[in-house]
Amino acid sequence: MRMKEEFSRDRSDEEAEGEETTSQFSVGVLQQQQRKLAVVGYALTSKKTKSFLQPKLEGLARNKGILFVAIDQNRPLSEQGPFDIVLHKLTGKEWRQILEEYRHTHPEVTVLDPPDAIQHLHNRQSMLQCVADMNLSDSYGKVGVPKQLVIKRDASSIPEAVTKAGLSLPIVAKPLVADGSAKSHELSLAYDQYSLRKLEPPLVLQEFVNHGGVLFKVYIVGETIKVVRRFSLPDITKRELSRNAGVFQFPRVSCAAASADDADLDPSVGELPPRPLLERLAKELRRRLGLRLFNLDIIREHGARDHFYVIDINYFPGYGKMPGYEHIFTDFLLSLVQSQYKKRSCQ
Ligand SMILES: Nc1ncnc2c1ncn2[C@@H]1O[C@H](COP(=O)(O)OP(=O)(O)OP(=O)(O)O)[C@@H](O)[C@H]1O
Ligand SMILES: O=P(O)(O)O[C@H]1[C@H](OP(=O)(O)O)[C@@H](OP(=O)(O)O)[C@@H](O)[C@@H](O)[C@@H]1OP(=O)(O)O
Ligand SMILES: [Mg+2]
Ligand SMILES: [Mg+2]
Repeated sequence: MRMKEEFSRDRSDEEAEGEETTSQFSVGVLQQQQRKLAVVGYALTSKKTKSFLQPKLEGLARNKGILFVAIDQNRPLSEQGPFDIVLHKLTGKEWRQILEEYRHTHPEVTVLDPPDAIQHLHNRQSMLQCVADMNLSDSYGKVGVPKQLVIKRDASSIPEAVTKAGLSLPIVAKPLVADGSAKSHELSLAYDQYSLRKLEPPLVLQEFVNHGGVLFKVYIVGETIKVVRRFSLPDITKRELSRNAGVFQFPRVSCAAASADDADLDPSVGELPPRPLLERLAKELRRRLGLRLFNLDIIREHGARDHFYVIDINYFPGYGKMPGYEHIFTDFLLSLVQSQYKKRSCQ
C-alpha cells in the first residue's frame, strides 16, 4: 500500500506535549496523526462529483484514512498522485487511451474500472449480452432480457424488421449509445407498427414488459449489493394498446425522486427479487463484465412471481442516493488497498 504520512510536520510537537498530558484528547489526536492515507484520484464530471463526493462521504473517508484528490486532466496522470486507486467516469477515446497507458505503466494502481470493460456498457446491445448468455435459471427464479432488436440506420425499414424479429408491441425505443449524455436517456414508447418509422436510429427496440409499475435497482459496489424500489412505467393493457397509436417520448421515470421504498405496494409487485438469485446474478456479472461499480434495473413480469428481466445496466450510477453508500464505498476502497498491500508483501 503506497500511503502517505498525515500531518507529519505537527507530530513531534504533539508528541512532546503528549509526554506530560496524556489526556484522552491528545491520545486521540496522536492516533489520528499517525494514521496513514490511501489516496484516491478521481476524474468525474462536475455533475457526478457533486452527487457522489458529498461532504458526508469525504468526512467519513478522511476518518478512515482515505483522501480523495481531483485529477487534473490538463496534466500528465503519471505526474500526479501517487495514487492507490483511480476512480473515473469520463467519456472519450482520448481519456480511455490515457487510462490504458497509465494502467500499463502503473500496475500497482487499481483503476476503477478498466476502460474497455466500461465501454461494453456504452452500447445497449452489448450491455445486456452477458445477461442473455448467462441464461440464469434456478429454484429461486429465472433472469432474462426482453426480446430486442438493433436498428443502425434507415427508419423506414423498422416496421418490417420488427415483424421479422417477432417483436410484440408496445415497444420501448432506446438510443443505442448509453454514454450518460442527456440524449442517451431520451426514450420513447411506440404503440403501433406504422409509427415506428418516425424513430431516429441508431436504436435498440425492446419489447415492453408489464411489471406493475415498479422496478428494482440493484446497486453493486464490489461484493456488496443494495436493492431499492423505484416507480416505473405503468402496465399497458391489450385494450389500451388497441386504442392508441403513435410514439411518445417519456421522461426519466425511475430517477432518484421516484423512490417506491415507502409506498404501499401490492406484495406481488413490491416483493424484492430473491436475495440468492441477485447474489448469483451479481457475482456472475462482476466476473463476465470485469466491473466492480455498476447497477442493474430489474423488473418482474407482472403476474409471474419468479420471472425477471434486466432492462438496463449503468456504470458508476448515482451511488449518492444509495442508502448507506458512505460506509459501503469507504469499506470497499479500504478492502482494495488492503489487498494491494497483501499482494505486494507476498512478492
Ligand atoms: N423493456 C422494458 N419494459 C418495461 N419498461 C421499460 C423497459 N425498458 C425500460 N423501461 C422503463 O423505462 C425506464 C428507462 O429505461 P432504461 O432504464 O433502459 O433507461 P436509462 O436512460 O438507461 O435509465 P438510467 O437512468 O437508469 O440510466 C425504466 O426505468 C423503466 O421504467
Ligand atoms: O439520476 P439519478 O440521480 O438517479 O442518478 C443517475 C446518475 O446521475 P448522477 O450523475 O446524478 O449520479 C446517472 O449518471 P450519468 O450516467 O448521467 O452520469 C446514471 O448513472 C443513472 O443511471 C443514475 O440513476 P440510478 O440508476 O443510479 O438511479
Ligand atoms: Mg435505467
Ligand atoms: Mg441506463
